[in-house]
Amino acid sequence: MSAVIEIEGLRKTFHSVRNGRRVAVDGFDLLVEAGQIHGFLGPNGSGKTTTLRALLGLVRADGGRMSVLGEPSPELLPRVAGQVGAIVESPQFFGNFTGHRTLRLLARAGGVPIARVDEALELVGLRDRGDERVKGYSLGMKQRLAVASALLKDPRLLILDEPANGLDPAGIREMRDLMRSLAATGVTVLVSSHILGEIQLICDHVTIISRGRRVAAGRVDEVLAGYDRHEFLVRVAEPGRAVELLQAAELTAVVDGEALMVSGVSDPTVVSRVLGEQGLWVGELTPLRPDLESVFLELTGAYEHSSVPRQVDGSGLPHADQGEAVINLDRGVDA
Ligand SMILES: Nc1ncnc2c1ncn2[C@@H]1O[C@H](COP(=O)(O)OP(=O)(O)OP(=O)(O)O)[C@@H](O)[C@H]1O
Repeated sequence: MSAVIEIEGLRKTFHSVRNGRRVAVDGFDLLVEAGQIHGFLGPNGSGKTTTLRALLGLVRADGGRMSVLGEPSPELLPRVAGQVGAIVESPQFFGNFTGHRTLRLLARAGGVPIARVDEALELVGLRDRGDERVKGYSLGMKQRLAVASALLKDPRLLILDEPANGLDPAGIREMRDLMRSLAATGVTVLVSSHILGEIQLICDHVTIISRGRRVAAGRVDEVLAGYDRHEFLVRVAEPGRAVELLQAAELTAVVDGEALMVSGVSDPTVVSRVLGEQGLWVGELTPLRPDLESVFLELTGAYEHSSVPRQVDGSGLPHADQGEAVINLDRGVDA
C-alpha cells in the first residue's frame, strides 16, 4: 500500500499574551495509506485540528516532516492540491443561494468543469435538493453540501475534521453512509472525531492522539485486540462457590454482582468444564471484548493526568521525504 499522508515528529506550539505558551502538537506521527478510512481520534484540545491545519499549510509547524500524496507538505502541496478535498473548518454558505448555485460558483472558482456539480450533489445524496436554498437545509444537509464542495475536484484524498459534529443520529448515519460509499469508489478518507462509536463503525484504521502525541495507531481490530484481556462474564447458580472452583483451577475469577468475571481465559470451554464437573451449570458465558471507547478512555483519560503521554512506537512510519498537497480554504497561515 502506498502512503497517502505521512506525518513524522510534527510539533506546534502557540504563543499568546493571554494564554502564554501552549504546546498543541508534540512530536506527532501519522500514516494513512491508500484506500483506508482512517479515524483520527482524540479528546477536545488534543491537537487534531492543529495537525490537519499544519498538514494543509494553514498553520506553520515548528518541526516535523509531512507529505501528502507523496509531495512534501506544505512546500509542494500545490502540486497535489487538485487531488485533495478537505473540510477543516465548517464552511459558511450563503443561505439565499441554492446548493447547486453554491457548487457552481465554487467549481468556477476552482477551475472545475461545471458538469462535476451534479456528480458531486449525487454523491452526497443532494441531487434532488440542489435547487433549494441552503438556508432551508438541515445541518446534516449543509454538512453534506460541504463534503460535495470538497468532492468537486474528484479528489483521491478526503480530509474531514469532525464531520459528525452537531449532527443528530440520522445525520450521523447519513454521513457514515456517505463516507462508506466514497471509500467504495477508491477515495482515501481521513476523518477526525471524538465520537468513538462512529469511528468504530466507519473506519478500518485509527490513530489516537492525546495531548499532541500519538498514543495508539493501527487497524481498529488490532488496536482493540491489544487491549483484550480475554475476559468473560459467567452466570451460574452459586457465584461464590464458582469463583473458588475456578481459582482452584488456577483461573482468575471474581464475583461481579450476581455474575462473575473470569479473565485471562484463552479457551472458554475450560470454564464450563471446571464448573460442570462440580455440578454447577453455566447459564451464560459472554466474552467481554474491548470497544474503542474503553481503549480511548484508557489511553487518553489515564494519560491526561500523567505528565507526558506515552508516544507509541513509530516503527513502520517511513521518513516523510516526499511531497504533499494543499487545500485552498481561502485562509491565511497562522503563525
Ligand atoms: N490559534 C491558536 N492559538 C492558541 N492556541 C491554540 C490555537 N489553536 C489551537 N490552540 C490550542 O492548541 C491545543 C490543541 O487544539 P486543537 O484545536 O488542535 O485540538 P482538537 O483536538 O482539534 O480539539 P477539538 O476536538 O476541541 O476541536 C488546544 O489547547 C488549543 O487551545
